Amino acid sequence: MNENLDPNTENLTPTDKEIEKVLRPQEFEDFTGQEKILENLRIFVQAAKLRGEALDHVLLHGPPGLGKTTLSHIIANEMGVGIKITSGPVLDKPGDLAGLLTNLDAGDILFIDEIHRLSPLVEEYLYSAMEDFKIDIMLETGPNARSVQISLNPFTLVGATTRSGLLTSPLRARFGINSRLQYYDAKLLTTIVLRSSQILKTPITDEAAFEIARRSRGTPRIANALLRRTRDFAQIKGNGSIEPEIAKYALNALNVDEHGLDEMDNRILSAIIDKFKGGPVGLKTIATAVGEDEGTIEEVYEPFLIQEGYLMRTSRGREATESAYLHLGKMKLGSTGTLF
Ligand SMILES: Nc1ncnc2c1ncn2[C@@H]1O[C@H](COP(=O)(O)OP(=O)(O)OP(=O)(O)O)[C@@H](O)[C@H]1O
Ligand SMILES: [Mg+2]
Repeated sequence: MNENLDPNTENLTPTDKEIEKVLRPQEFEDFTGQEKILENLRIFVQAAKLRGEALDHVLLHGPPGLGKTTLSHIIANEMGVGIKITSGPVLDKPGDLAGLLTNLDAGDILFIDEIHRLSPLVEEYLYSAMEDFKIDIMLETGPNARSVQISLNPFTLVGATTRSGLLTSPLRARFGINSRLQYYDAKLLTTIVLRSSQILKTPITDEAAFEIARRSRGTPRIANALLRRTRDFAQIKGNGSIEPEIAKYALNALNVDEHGLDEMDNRILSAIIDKFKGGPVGLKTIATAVGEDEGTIEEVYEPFLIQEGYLMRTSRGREATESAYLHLGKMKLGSTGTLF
C-alpha cells in the first residue's frame, strides 16, 4: 500500500506503526469478533487466575492482520502478568531461548511470533521447558563442559503463526489451547472501523465505515489502514469528516477493489483463468505463474478466496469459480471453445 499519499502531513502525523499500537485493543472487552475463541479464553484465564496458576500454552494461528499479536497482549493484560516478545527466526540457538526463559517471572507470557520458523534444535529445547518447566544448560566449555538441569518459573508460551501447516506435531501437541482466527465479516469490521475512528477523533458515518469495512479483505489491519488513508483524503479533499462519497473516492484512488481483493488475489485468479483455462491447476504451478511462495498462497491468499467463493479446492487442484470470472469481467469458454 502506498504510504506516502500525502507527503505534506508526513512529518505531522505519527507513523502508521505507532497508530497501529494506539488502535490495538487492550482488553477482551475491546476485542471485536472471534467470539468462540474469546469465550473460551475468558474462561481459561479466569480459571487459571482462580487457581493461581500459569495459563496453559496457547497457539494462535491464522492469516496476517487478524489479531494474533493483539490477543497475546490482551491475554497478558487480563492475566495481569508480564510478557516477553520474540520470534522464531530471531531465536538462533538454544542459549538465546534459555536466556529468555530463565528471566520469566511466575505466570509470565513468552510470546513467540512466527513460531513455525524455529530451528529444530531450539524447538526441541522448548519441549521440556513447556512440559516440565525445566531446561538443561551447559556449564563451561571444552573438556569440563557439563549440563545441569534447572527449574523455570511456570510460564505460558503463546505461539503465533500464519503457517500452522508447517508446525511439527510434537510442538503442536504441547499447546493446551489451540485457536484458529477467522476472517471478519463486514459487520464486525464496521464496528472496528467505528471504534478506530473514535480513537483517531475522525468523524465518520456508519455508511462510510461499512464501505471501508467491506473492502478490507476480512482483515482488521487492512480496515485500519484504509481508514487512515481515507482520513487523509477527507482532510485534504473534504471537511475532515468521512462521508460515503469521500470513502468511495478514496478507496478507488487507492486501487482497492470493490470486493476488497488485493493485487495478489486478483493475480492468482487471473493466472488460473488466463493461463490454465480456469483450472483445475496445482498449487505449485499457480505459485510459479504469479511468482509467490506456494505456502503463502495456501495459507494467506487461498483461504480468503475460497471463503468468498472465488476459488474451489478440488482433488485435482484449484479451480476458478463463476464468481471469479464475473469479478474479473472475463468470459468462460466451454470445452468446445464456446461460451457457456
Ligand atoms: N478483533 C479486533 N478488534 C479490533 N482491532 C483489531 C482486532 N484484531 C486486530 N485488530 C487491529 O489490527 C491490527 C493488526 O492486528 P495484529 O497485529 O494483532 O495481527 P496479527 O494476527 O498478529 O498479524 P501478523 O500475522 O501479521 O503478525 C492491530 O493493530 C489491531 O489494531
Ligand atoms: Mg502479529
